[in-house]
Amino acid sequence: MKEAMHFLKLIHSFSGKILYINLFAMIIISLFEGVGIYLLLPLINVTKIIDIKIHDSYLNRKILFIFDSIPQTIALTIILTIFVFVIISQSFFQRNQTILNTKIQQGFARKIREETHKLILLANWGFFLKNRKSDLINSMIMETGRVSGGVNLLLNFLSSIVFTLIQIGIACIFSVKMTIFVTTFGLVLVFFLRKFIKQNNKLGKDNIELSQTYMAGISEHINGIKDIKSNNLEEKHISWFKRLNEKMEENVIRTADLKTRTTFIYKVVSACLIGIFVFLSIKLFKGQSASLVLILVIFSRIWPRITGIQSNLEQIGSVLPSFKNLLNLQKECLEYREINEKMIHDVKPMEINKGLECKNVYFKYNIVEKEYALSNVNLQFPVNRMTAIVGPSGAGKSTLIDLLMGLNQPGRGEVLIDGAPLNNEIVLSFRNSLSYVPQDPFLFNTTIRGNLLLIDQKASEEQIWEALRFAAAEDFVKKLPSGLDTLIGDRGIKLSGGERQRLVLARAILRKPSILILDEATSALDTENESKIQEALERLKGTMTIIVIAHRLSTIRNADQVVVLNQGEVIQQGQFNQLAKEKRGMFSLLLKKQLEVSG
Ligand SMILES: Nc1ncnc2c1ncn2[C@@H]1O[C@H](COP(=O)(O)OP(=O)(O)OP(=O)(O)O)[C@@H](O)[C@H]1O
Repeated sequence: MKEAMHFLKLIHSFSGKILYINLFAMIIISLFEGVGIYLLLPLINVTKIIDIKIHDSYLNRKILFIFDSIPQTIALTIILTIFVFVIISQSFFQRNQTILNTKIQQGFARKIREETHKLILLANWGFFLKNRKSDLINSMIMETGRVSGGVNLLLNFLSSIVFTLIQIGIACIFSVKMTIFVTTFGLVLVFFLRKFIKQNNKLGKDNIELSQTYMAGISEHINGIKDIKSNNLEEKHISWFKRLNEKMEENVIRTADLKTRTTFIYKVVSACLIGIFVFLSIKLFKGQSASLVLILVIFSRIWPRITGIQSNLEQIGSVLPSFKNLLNLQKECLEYREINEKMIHDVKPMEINKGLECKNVYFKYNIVEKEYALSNVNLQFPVNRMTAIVGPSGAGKSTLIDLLMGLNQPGRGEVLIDGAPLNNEIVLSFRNSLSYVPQDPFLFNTTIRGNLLLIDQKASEEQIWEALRFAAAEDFVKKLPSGLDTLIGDRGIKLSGGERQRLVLARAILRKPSILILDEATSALDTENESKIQEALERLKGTMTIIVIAHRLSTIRNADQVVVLNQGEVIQQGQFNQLAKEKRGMFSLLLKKQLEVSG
């Protein structure tokens, strides 16, 4: 209930006065509809198909007697003209109200999508470590879709309430007793069938879980298709997918079962009630034709409305979990917020004069865990010097880089830029002054030029080729049939791993950063291209701060300092040759192993 109110409040705050115009239109439509249907009574009366004698009724005294004093043809013309006018007006309002409804629904859907998307992008790295990517995609696609459908349901629900109230009011003019009777039965039924709303709510929650699992499964299967194929895992994944689909199908059938069950109950009750009323009115109250017509008219008007309210409530019940899911996601994004919207505009790169420093840095991914991913790290990264970070797998090299980029914050200790703490206020301009090339380079599904210009829209043709030359990518780009305008496919799939790495490197250089961070950035390159990049880095030395994570130790021979990490701790630090001489140190061990492997 709380969520339903929140949902309504949000729609209200978003749509403002359009919501009231919408409600007003609903009232008018309902009035026209009521008048249109009840015009049948004077019509029947005038044509004398049935002799309607509504004794003592307000309507008879006020309206029907008017037609008694007018000749039949004129009365008929007047009634039919009113009838046509009413139907045309109702259709006119109905059309405009439907457009208004769509505007409210689409506007709200757009707002909730944009808001959630923005909050996700402004969240910090911890948020992305905590949440599955596929769950976020599911929320952005499936849940926003359901919520947008929910807006429609809520508007329908409001309109059902308004329509019902007006229909009840009009029906009261004919017979208060009969109207109270029908309405009371309807409300009693809504009360007893409220458990179905809860069941729908539960089905809605199951639906979210199933759709999250579906989204996660699909993205894993598509992303891991190479592994699946090369390891003969098709059968396993196909049967997993089949089981999941069976569950989803079951859920949809259960929803339909629930929905039709309530409709069935309403129909049964309505048939029984009509039977009982007609019987009582004929046998006990010696009812006349007018009572029978009234029973049928009032029933046909009010009962579907009450059924509509119940059905709306059930459907809203199944949509509310999606709304809650989005609200929780937005709340979580706010808890993990890194930057606000104002900060992302016109970010100027920061000038770094002395360098970066890690001071007594401790970090762990999970607070409840005992083990630290990094502990007591004290390091200096002097400006315009090259620092290489090495160590066995899992030593904490990437974790250290994430901390240096301000993606994660140390649990204890500080990361300092020119002696000042790296906090949210400076993090954007700091990141604007660095370029990062990750292990698995990401490229957008556009042209090579498009991917490069993403970093610097204003880069000239000459600057682009210079960056490509630096990254040893000039030759292969020139050989492509469309050169810079070649489309490289989803995540750059049409390129080899090494080509992708070289393009991302070129993109990083195009920014002319003051800090260049390479995380295994040359791991997919052959020796020839790697040595070209080595030479280029050599040329860059002294002009920017370079931090390199490298497994191939031959590539860091010329680094100004080498940092050796093991199990999250700095165990050695110094120049390449100096560390290589420390025979018992981890560095010479790593060197020895690599020499053995390369034979
Ligand atoms: N998102 C995460 N959640 C929990 N633990 C993590 C996460 N990422 C890394 N770790 C853990 O932190 C430790 C350091 O990982 P990190 O990725 O920094 O190592 P690395 O030295 O870069 O390894 P590699 O050379 O294999 O890339 C490892 O024990 C790893 O299991």
